Amino acid sequence: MDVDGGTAYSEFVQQTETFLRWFQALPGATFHPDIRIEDLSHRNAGRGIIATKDIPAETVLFTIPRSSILCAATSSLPKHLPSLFTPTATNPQSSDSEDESPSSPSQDSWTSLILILLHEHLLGPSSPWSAYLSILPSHFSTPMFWTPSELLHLQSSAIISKIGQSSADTMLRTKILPIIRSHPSLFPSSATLPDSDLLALAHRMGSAIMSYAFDLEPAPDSDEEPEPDDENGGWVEDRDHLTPMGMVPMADMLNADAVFNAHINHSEEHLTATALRTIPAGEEVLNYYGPLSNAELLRRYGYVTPNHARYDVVELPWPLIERRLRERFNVGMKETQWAAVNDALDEVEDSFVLEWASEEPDSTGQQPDTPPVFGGLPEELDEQVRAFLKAVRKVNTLAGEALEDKHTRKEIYLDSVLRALRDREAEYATPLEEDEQLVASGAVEGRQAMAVWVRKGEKQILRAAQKWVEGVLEELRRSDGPSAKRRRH
Ligand SMILES: C[S@@+](CC[C@H](N)C(=O)[O-])C[C@H]1O[C@@H](n2cnc3c(N)ncnc32)[C@H](O)[C@@H]1O
Repeated sequence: MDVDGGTAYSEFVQQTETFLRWFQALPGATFHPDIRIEDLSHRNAGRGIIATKDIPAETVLFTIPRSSILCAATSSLPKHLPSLFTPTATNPQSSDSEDESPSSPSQDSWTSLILILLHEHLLGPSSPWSAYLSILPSHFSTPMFWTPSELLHLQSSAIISKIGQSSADTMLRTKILPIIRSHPSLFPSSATLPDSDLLALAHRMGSAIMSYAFDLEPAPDSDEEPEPDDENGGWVEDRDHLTPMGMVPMADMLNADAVFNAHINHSEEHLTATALRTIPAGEEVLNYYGPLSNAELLRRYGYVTPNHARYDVVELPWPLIERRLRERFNVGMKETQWAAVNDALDEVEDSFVLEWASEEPDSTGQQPDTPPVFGGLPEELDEQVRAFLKAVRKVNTLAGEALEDKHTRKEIYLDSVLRALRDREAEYATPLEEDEQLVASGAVEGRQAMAVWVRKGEKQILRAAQKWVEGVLEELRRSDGPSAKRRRH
């Protein structure tokens, strides 16, 4: 992330101080004297919060009053445009409406928050959140903002197809710009901005939401404390586009990792950041975004970390497996028969996700010492290949005879998957060893380094999966199954 977007250092520090003063003046806010907001831009981490003295476990690090959360319940925008904001537990519909577009469709949680952020941002110093908004980044390192040559470093990662630049563009053009254009007084100075500038500003707000906003659950209506593992204490990470979202000043000053030491808890009136274990002086206070792969971390937040590599995944597309399966029966199989095989398959999964067998961090935010292992192929892949082979048996009596043997079926399955795994690895432009060398030598930096981490993680799973399949195949071929006996005759 480029937090200051080129802002001079002194301005960066000044903005931090203004934000902290604003935060501490909020009724009900607290900020522990032994923590400090620090400039971590030298390691591309923007601002972060550091312990200045040893902090005991369970210390409350800071308290955020719910009234300071920027969301549909607190911004003035929904009061002016109530028909656009679906009433929810946290957003009771206002009756003093000045809405001039009663027929406008209501917005989802993303577009609502984009409009709110644009409204508050364009209000400038008259927004109650201006000190907070001024420290939000204006530039992002998410792949949406990468150049085509930077994207090439991601090679064949499936992340490329998930960036969604053009769908975001379409959404902003169709759902955001028309509302701003028809209510210029609610978005001060927007009338002077051409569509291209307004679109860029809306993209910036969308990206800030992606990497800063929390999914906002209704406040608990009893004084019961949420369970510690209750989906981040009621602030869930699943972006389902329906849960209301909010920007939570100070909670979003925390950087995050898969080894972490703090947690955000919620109660009816406020949110609190609490130390999960002793945080030694000088250590960064870290939150947790969930068991995300580095690819997903990069897509949503614009960074990667070695600790997230244990949650890496790689996609194995079905066409690669199907091609290798077909090769086993090509002799004597006509296209019409293949069409019949396809028709016989009910629902075909397009691709299968391979991952490490990895545990979640413990309740103090720590990971097991042991490296993750590859635990096996996904059950759904096994089922889809079984259904495929069953269909082949039906349409091809010659192949059908051999396929009656369970051993043969398993061998065909594993051998085809192994070849598909090799094919998938070959789709990447460089070998795994080269990426490992690049990371170890520190020869790459910035976006290229992040891309190398992503593709290296994916190739490592492909390698581990190949090794795993080779082991099972070897075992199978060694075993004295019925097919082995038949082959000897
Ligand atoms: C919620 S904000 C955290 C505060 C942020 N550093 C700032 O200066 O405003 C999330 C963003 O911080 C950065 N970030 C969070 N954790 C990080 C980490 N472990 N390493 C590098 N950057 C990190 C990423 O740019 C991410 O999109």
